[in-house]
Amino acid sequence: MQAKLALADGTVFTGRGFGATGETTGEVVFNTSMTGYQEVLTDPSYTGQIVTMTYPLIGNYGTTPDDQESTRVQVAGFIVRELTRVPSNFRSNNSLDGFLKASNVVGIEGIDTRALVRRLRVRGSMNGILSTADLDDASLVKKAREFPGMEGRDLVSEVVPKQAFKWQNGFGEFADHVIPSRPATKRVVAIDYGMKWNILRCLTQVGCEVTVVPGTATADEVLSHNPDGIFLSNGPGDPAAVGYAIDTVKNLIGKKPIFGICLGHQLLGLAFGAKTFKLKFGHRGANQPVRNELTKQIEITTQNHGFSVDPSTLPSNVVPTHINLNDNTLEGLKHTSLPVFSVQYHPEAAAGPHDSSYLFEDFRKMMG
Ligand SMILES: NC(=O)CC[C@H](N)C(=O)O
Repeated sequence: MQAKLALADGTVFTGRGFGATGETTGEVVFNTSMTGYQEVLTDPSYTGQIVTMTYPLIGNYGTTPDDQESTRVQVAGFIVRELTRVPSNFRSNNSLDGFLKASNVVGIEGIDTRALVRRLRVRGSMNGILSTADLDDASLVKKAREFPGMEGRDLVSEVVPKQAFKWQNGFGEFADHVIPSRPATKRVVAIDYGMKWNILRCLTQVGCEVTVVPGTATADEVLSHNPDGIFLSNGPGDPAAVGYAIDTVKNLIGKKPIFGICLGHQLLGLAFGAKTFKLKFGHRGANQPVRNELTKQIEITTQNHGFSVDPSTLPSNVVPTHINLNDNTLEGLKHTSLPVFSVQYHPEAAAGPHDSSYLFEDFRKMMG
């Protein structure tokens, strides 16, 4: 079935539809991971985004319930150069095509993803529409231009869990070598703004008993669980638009040890009085080089973000700890006297390298 992808700049790509039929709008972004498409698809931070993979052949190993990063597919749409027809893996119980169909998410294959990504790199992330229903170029471009975009949008409220719950699972025997499992000795409240489950597995793995609370929780609600430490999760949209979450973080600083990842890092920066801005085309992939400013070591990291904390706006008692070596943007910060730190990238990987898994150990040590 024919499908079209139209960008707000007027470019139209024609390919074949896969997954569900229909029409979807979103910010078109690219991910440079060679593997990990299921983790990308189910990462709630991609809410409102149509994701294209730069790796040309996607779907090789199918999909499996074990690789979910949340309950469902979260991307608005999916773009690949070539969809694997015959997936093969002992863990797989569905094809990528079947997985997207079951999730009612539209995909397109057979377009020149290299040309698309070059356009996004030169002009910046762009709004777009993916459709198997409307194939009229002018009408599609008009609809792409009407999409409101990411800036100023609170998408967290669309993906937070309805209520608090306990998380019980570590890696299991399949990945126990990455972080050896320890008995739970610390109590952590993880504030869920659209959390990737591998973060919860990592926290459990290093010996934390984790209670997950919705990202709309107040500081009093968080503290009522009497945690040893507080974790701030990743999540979708513009961090500056989530005022209620920034207020909560402000009221938690100084009360308990805090560790933030991605949106959690941005909210922490905003709570400290710093500013965030939108990157030209963001960082999404499993091969982003980061320098740890404390050890001077280089970590290859997994990333997925479109916004960034401006380090020049940090107060003097908050210092940069990690820098992205592709564009020198801020990748981590810590308070000089309080037990508070965060990273912009994803130490839980899923998928990606495990260079940064030490941060979960650091958090556990910080709790005493
Ligand atoms: N993965 C995340 O937490 C993303 C944070 C934020 N939504 C951004 O795009 O920058």
